[in-house]
Amino acid sequence: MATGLGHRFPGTSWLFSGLDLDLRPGEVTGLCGPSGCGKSTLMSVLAGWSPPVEGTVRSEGVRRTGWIFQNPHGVPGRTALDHVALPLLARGHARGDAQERALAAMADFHLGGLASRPYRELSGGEAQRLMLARALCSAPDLLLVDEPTAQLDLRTARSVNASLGRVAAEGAIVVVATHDPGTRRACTRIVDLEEYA
Ligand SMILES: Nc1ncnc2c1ncn2[C@@H]1O[C@H](COP(=O)(O)OP(=O)(O)OP(=O)(O)O)[C@@H](O)[C@H]1O
Repeated sequence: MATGLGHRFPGTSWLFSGLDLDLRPGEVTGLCGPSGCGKSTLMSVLAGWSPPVEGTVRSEGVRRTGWIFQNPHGVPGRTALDHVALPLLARGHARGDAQERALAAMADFHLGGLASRPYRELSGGEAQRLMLARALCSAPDLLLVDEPTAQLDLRTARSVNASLGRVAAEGAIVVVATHDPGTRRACTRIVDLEEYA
């Protein structure tokens, strides 16, 4: 999917260079390396948001890209269920069907009891899991996830890590930036950006 990638910002040294990535549907690729080494930057290059300074990203087969941020943002007054059902409604599902699918995805992430809660009342971990439930319903071809367990307790982190594989099993290419050994274990492969510095 990416060949000879290299990126730097004007006036700074290379963050990474000579990076080849063969990303496949069904796999979870973990991006590791110290803070500031360029994990988020690489994800933004893979998403097509920032053109790489060197190399090419081929995105055939990637029609829908999802991004889950480290501190997810939702619409404060809309319910948790609205957030998960919206992408289904946007894809043409009838309201009842969209809500049923959204509730099933939320139950998978232990969010079943929070369906009618406004987003502003969710904890950080609940919001993170809500975004993963939404990603599952959005059926992205490429899902980029930035440090999903950074603010979660161990039990919730385990369920989030397991769910990365579930999104991949639905046919997505999943790329996750992480410092968490638990998330590393959930990955099909690890790319250590320090090796490309
Ligand atoms: N638009 C920009 N202009 C200049 N420098 C930038 C820009 N965006 C990021 N950087 C710098 O590029 C480096 C890599 O940032 P990036 O966010 O990709 O690192 P990271 O590996 O994801 O870090 P962390 O683990 O802390 O999230 C950092 O030194 C950052 O300050």
